[in-house]
Amino acid sequence: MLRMTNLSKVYRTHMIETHALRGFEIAVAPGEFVTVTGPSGSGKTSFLNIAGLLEEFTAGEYVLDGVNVKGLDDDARSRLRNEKIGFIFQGFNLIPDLNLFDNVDVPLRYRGFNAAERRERIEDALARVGLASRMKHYPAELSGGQQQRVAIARALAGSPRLLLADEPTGNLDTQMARGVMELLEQINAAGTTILMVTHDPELAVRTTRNVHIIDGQVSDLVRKGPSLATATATV
Ligand SMILES: Nc1ncnc2c1ncn2[C@@H]1O[C@H](COP(=O)(O)OP(=O)(O)OP(=O)(O)O)[C@@H](O)[C@H]1O
Repeated sequence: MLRMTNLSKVYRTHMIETHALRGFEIAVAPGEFVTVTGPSGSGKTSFLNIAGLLEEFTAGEYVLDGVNVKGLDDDARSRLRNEKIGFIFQGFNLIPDLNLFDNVDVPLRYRGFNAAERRERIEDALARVGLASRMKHYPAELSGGQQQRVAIARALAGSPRLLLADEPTGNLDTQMARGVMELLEQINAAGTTILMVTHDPELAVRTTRNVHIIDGQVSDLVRKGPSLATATATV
């Protein structure tokens, strides 16, 4: 689904260089549900934003669903992003003045679907997240967990191959977080690849893979943990 090779991201502000990612390597197969963990400032959001073509990288290679991202101009990047990727954010990012139907419609308007096609997609997506009966409601009339479900519906309506979620349960209480996680697991089981940044260790162990980032690099400490322990035990 995606492969990054020797990728780096350097932010330059006020003459200061911050190396958010360095020698970053990852390959994610279609159908995986990968959680991304790591300390604050380690590069998780930078990784997700680059994966989602929201930010450019400084050096290295990134191939998304067979497309080498490096040579693409802004239009081609936007097209690729709209077609392949759905986003979910910690703060839901719904538009308060639009009802749920119109919120889910926002990204579809960029995709060239006609009105009938859009309506079908919106109704399907809201039904998938259990909110079909609330289409005329506004975000403020919903709980946090329901608002995140609308954001998930908005991300799904365009049938993305890849869903990127940055702390999607970070603003939710435990029960609502569990509900959102179960929904993401259903979406993954139906074939969508998911990358999810989380600080919640319980969520991190539920998925098919956890990638731990430290200082802008994928740390293999987590993966090597058990074998290191075994090695120590046998010395
Ligand atoms: N726009 C920016 N300009 C300058 N530096 C930035 C910018 N965005 C991120 N950084 C820096 O890049 C590094 C990685 O940031 P990033 O947001 O990717 O970390 P993170 O792991 O997502 O952190 P957190 O868990 O706190 O959200 C940090 O040192 C951060 O200060």
